[in-house]
Amino acid sequence: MATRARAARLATPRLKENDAQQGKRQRTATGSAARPPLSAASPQNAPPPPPAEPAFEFAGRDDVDALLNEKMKGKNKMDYKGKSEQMTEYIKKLRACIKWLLEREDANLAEIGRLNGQLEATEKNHAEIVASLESQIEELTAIREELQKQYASLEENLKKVEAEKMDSLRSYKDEKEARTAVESARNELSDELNKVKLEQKRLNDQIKMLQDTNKRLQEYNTSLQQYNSNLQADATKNAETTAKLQKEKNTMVETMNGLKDHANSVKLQLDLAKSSQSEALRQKNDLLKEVNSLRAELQLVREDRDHKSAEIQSLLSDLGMYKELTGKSSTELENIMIRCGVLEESCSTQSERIRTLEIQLASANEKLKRSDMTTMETMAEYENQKRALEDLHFRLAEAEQKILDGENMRKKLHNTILELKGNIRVFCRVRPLLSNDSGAVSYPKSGEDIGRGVELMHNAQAYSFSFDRVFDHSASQEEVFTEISQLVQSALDGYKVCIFAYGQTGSGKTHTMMGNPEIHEQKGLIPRSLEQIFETSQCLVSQGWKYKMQASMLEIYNETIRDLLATNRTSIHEGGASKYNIKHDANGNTSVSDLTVVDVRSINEVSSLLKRAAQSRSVGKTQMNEESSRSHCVFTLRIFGANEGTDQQVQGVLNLIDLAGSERLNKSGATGDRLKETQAINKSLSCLADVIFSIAKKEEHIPFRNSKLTYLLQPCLGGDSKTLMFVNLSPESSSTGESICSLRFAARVNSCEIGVPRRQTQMRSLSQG
Ligand SMILES: Nc1ncnc2c1ncn2[C@@H]1O[C@H](COP(=O)(O)OP(=O)(O)OP(=O)(O)O)[C@@H](O)[C@H]1O
Repeated sequence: MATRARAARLATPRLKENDAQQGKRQRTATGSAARPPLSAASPQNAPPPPPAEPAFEFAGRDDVDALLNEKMKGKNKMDYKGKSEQMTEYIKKLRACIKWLLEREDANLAEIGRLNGQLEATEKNHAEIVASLESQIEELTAIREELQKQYASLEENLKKVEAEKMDSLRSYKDEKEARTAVESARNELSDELNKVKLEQKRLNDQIKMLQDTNKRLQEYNTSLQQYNSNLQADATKNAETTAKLQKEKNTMVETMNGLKDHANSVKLQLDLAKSSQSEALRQKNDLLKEVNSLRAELQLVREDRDHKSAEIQSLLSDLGMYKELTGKSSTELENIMIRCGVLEESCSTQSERIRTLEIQLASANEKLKRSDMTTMETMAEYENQKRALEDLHFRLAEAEQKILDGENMRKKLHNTILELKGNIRVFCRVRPLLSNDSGAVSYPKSGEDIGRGVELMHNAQAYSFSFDRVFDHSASQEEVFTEISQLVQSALDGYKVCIFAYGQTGSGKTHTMMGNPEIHEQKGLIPRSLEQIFETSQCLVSQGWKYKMQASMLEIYNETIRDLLATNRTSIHEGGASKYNIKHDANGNTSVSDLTVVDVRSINEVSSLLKRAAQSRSVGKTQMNEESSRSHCVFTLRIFGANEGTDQQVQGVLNLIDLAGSERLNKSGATGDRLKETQAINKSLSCLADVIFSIAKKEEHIPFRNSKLTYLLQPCLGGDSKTLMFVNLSPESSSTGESICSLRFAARVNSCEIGVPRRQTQMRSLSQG
């Protein structure tokens, strides 16, 4: 009904307009000039009427009102004729008016019919528009509801994402803390690892040292066995001890091998743990990177979502506006629908992306967990290794103790043997051929003299000699040192030790005693002995021993002593009568007045001393050797040891002597000063021989004072020292005469019994008292 009334309201102004237009049309069609005025009927102005009825035109209601108000006027009251004509005219007008009114009514009716049709059509159209708008409104309401739902779900998602974000932040914080903890644990682990490495290095060094000791033990054991074969009388007792030692040594070797294997396996495990730890850390870093990138992506998605939310908001406000302006075109609605579709699509993409991100985050967390577990495993493994290492330490300490016991046993045995034997030991060393000479020296290939025998061919005659040990031309400096290392060790134990090299010029005495201290392989006995003494004294610190060492070095040239360590050059060569007097005290300790004695604390200090001394040595040329030593060179190291734990004190001496070359005068071709030198050398060497043979014969008077060399070495040769002589040989056939002389002298020395070596040791309280 309301719609209809509105349609009627809308239709009324249009009808009036039509009416007005109709009237206008009629007026335009007739024209005011063409239309006769109502007064045209007046007979005075009008031409005589045509026979036909005059046409009256009505323009509208005014004309009709004018007609109805028209009054009959006659010339007078009685002018009926005029009145009747006027009346007739009036009736005609009335008829025309009625006709016009009828026509007008028909037209109005037709117009009303048309208008009613139009109204109905308009109403129908209006109803259709209203229905479509209603359906559109319903649709929009549904869309709005749907959008509201989506908005609610988006809001929910947003809350979820926010909550997840908070969770992620929390987990990131936790993770950061865990990472810091893991990093600090890792740092601790690496510190521990470094410590373990250092410890392992130390242990390896110890193992190496133990191996060296063991090797020396082994080699020494071989030599002991050789000795044992010579000592038939004590064979049973020594064999038992040696067997025991051998057994202990085998146990030690086994323990050491086990320890070595264990150390290797621990090292391997450590390497593995280290690599797995670094792998875990690398994985963790990757994961952290991944998590960071996921977070960045999440942030982007969130921003995108926020942007979309803002868009939805603006769309909703658009929708509100749209609702107000329902008359707006449906294309806008379509656009909105399209945008809604796009929005939905983007929402679903975002949801998908969020899901993917969630999956990635979950997998990242899983990986992180795994990496944490790996770290835990590494820690557990590290703990195991630490325990294994501690166990190893314990076993090593046990092994060290065993070795120490074995070492003590060996010392005892060694000294027992030497005491039983009581003679000077002699080693022979043959240097390599230096010319194209075929050589005159050979060695027994079988029998008990292998390694101990040497044979020379001279004037088609074979000369055989055997010594405690024979080194052929191929023997290295290290091999030679290994054989004498135990003797050097005795100096630390408080013995007087004397090692000297005897032989003709150029036979390799200096090479054997000094060698080239700068090149490891060519180092001779002096630098190697000092290295060993310093190393061993360091090791003995753990057993409470503290050592003080003093070195001196002199040469005896033409029966004159020269101080090789003097810093003042003139004092080296000016040996006045009062200078360099040799004195022996009641304890058999020797001192040389004014001789430079240097406290040495490290091998480096000794090396520089050796260099200084080498530069000071008298070197002269002979026909036999380009750089022939024309003097006896005596290096002396005094060792003072004190054990705070046991209050024991020891005092050992190590004398290392490079004798001047022994050569017969006719062979050396010496004249003048060189002849004097050679004579002095030969004299002192024959004095040495005299002393040794006198001791061997147990003569009452031993001619120590016949030469500076023998007087200097009196405490060492007198019986309570351990003495070793190297007889050096030149293998050339041209040297066989000299070689046989040297070998004969050495053989005589070897057969001499000079006494029993005594250890110089005392308790602190005694010495203090
Ligand atoms: N075992 C060896 N291996 C290699 N070369 C050696 C060996 N022994 C000696 N020589 C070399 O032989 C030469 C002579 O040696 P060295 O100077 O040691 O003899 P020496 O007996 O000390 O002589 P001198 O009595 O005249 O001083 C040197 O060049 C040395 O390098």
